[in-house]
Amino acid sequence: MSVPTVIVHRDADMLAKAVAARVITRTVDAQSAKGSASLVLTGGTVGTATLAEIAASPARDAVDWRNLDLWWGDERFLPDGDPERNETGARRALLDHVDVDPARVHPMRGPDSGMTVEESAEAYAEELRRAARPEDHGPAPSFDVMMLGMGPDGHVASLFPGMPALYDERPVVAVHGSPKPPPIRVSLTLPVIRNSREVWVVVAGEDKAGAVRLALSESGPMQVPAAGARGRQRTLFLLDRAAASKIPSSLSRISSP
Ligand SMILES: O=C1O[C@H](COP(=O)(O)O)[C@@H](O)[C@H](O)[C@H]1O
Repeated sequence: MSVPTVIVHRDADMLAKAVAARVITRTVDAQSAKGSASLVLTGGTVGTATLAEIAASPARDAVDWRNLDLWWGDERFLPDGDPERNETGARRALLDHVDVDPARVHPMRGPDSGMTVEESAEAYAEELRRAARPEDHGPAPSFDVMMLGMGPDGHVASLFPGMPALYDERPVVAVHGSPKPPPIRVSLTLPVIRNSREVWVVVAGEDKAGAVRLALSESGPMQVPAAGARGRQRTLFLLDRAAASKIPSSLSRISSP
């Protein structure tokens, strides 16, 4: 597992622009190396702002959108089109504006599918299993980039502090009683997150500065789930200055003064 690199941008707006540029570059690099790329999207404020910045960037046309697999790290268990769904935010911000292949966009199913949340988690696990190749060494693809937002409590995806899901070996779990509404969710688990080639934890805001410090410390994932979010080849903590305000300056690289 990789040791995190911390990169700090001036503010949330600059952070979203910089992460958007990174996503475009990383996707183009992966596509030129192997023909396609796989990205895991996150919901949340900066995650969705990043997708809007990708849509607004002239460089987005460098991406071969038809040869891109898009997955989600977590989803709120709500019907299709609900504004609280991470998928809805991603479609409005980006996916409705680029030529993605609908067969390669992989949303997690909600209650309108007729599934329970447990069945939705199992169906997603099955979809991941079908997409995994032998070289992924696991029940899910080894994604090129897994983007994760983080809450002030240190949660990533829908893995909240103290939840048994943090020890779950299955690739996808149903979450009941999320402390952040809505209470019912579907989430990838830490083994799948950690099998990604790159994990990018993208965080803005002073209210998250304490959790960022703990996520970069020796804390265990049970206390601070983001402390367990590490990629196989690379882990980036992409922060704005406010989110970085409680980490030692020796840890961070300032990218946009
Ligand atoms: O509920 C969620 O929260 C996190 C962080 O969201 P933010 O609005 O505080 O940035 C997000 O990463 C996750 O995907 C989402 O379901």
